Amino acid sequence: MDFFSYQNEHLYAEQCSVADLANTYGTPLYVYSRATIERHWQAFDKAAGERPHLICYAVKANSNLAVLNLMARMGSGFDIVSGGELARVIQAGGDPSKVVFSGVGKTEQEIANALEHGIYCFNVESEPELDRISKVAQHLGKSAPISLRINPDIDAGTHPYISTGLKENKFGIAIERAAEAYAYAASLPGLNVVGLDCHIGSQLTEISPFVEAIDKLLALIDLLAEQGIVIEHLDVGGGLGVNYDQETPPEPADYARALAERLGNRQIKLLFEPGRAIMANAGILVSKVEFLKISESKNFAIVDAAMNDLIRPSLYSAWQRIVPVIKRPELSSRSYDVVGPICETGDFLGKDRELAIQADDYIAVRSSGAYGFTMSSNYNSRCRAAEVMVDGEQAHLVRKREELVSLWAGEALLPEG
Ligand SMILES: Cc1ncc(COP(=O)(O)O)c(C=O)c1O
Ligand SMILES: N[C@@H](CCCC[NH3+])C(=O)O
Repeated sequence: MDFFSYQNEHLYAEQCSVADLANTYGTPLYVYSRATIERHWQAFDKAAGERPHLICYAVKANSNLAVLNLMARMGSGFDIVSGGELARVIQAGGDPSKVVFSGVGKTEQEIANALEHGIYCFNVESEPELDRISKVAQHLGKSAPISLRINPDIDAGTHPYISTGLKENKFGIAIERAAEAYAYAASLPGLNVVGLDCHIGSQLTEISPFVEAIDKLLALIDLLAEQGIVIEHLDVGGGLGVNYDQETPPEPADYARALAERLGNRQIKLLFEPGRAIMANAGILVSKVEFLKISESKNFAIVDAAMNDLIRPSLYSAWQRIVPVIKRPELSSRSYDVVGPICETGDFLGKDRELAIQADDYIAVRSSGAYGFTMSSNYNSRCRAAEVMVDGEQAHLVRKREELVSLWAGEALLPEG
């Protein structure tokens, strides 16, 4: 459930007219709904129930400071994958002691910084990374809490680029080698083994791959207990899908219930790392129609947002709903490829979309709150979009539109001659 809806043919974000927002702040414009973000986060928190748990919002989905700050106010933890994300969390008022640090390539500096800030846990993805964390922790005279990210070899049934739990993926440690890797971790100085982690992919629309994974991980936890290694928390990662088109992903409550059934009365703390499930449908990307290019073979709606603003359609052939910001019943609809101005054939936001629009109208790409702005770039020297967060009748600019000078900030000319 989200708080974007039509009132008298006008699209609203909560009580704000999206056309008014576009007129005020310009386009392309990301618009987020505070009420939707809070509702989705709380759905997870509630779903986890009485069992000790921590929701570690996956910062990569949307790392705007205002978004992170809302999470922090609700008591959220955070899943980070870089020193930059940790800095953002801290800048936004997040609590480092509720941070888990994932990712396959943590640098010594990132590890040291995370240790100095006293993060909750490192999700370690390989033996060489164990060596590195051990070395840095000893150097700092600290003990690093660690989980191993175990790859359970499960087909999450999702797009190959966003599936992470198969043997051939770069992530985690193969489950067959898990016991050995844990024994190694336990033998290293400066490490404190506390957890078990997995993340099998993103945009999962079925419960069964999660359940399959948890069954394998619980068997591993029992095996580790026999070796004297006690696992205090199980981090089940993110990955819960959302409705972009016809998908009917499980609700957080159904997902959590399925996990709880498998866990029975085990006393283990659960960590969740949702990103998309909280943010995707809490945001839209608003764009203006520049030109309609009509021909016998194909119609194009050329809009002012492009693959640099929202890369998911180009990168994954992802389908996101495109709707008019003001419906025009007086116009007849046509089928359009909705494309941006970038010089790439792959620069499209949607193909074969039936729309009743004319030049200068606004359109909105729905479900753009996750992996939208965070994956945007300056390709074709385009300034990145502004971001607005609505809260009831109020709108707050939470990121100014990028200015031209920032496009070459940090660049330098060669000396003359
Ligand atoms: C380790 C890790 N945790 C959490 C997430 C968040 O995933 P999602 O947005 O699918 O919930 C990701 C991204 O897929 C990830 O790589
Ligand atoms: N960025 C991807 C998902 C990958 C998640 C990162 N582990 C998307 O837009 O769907």
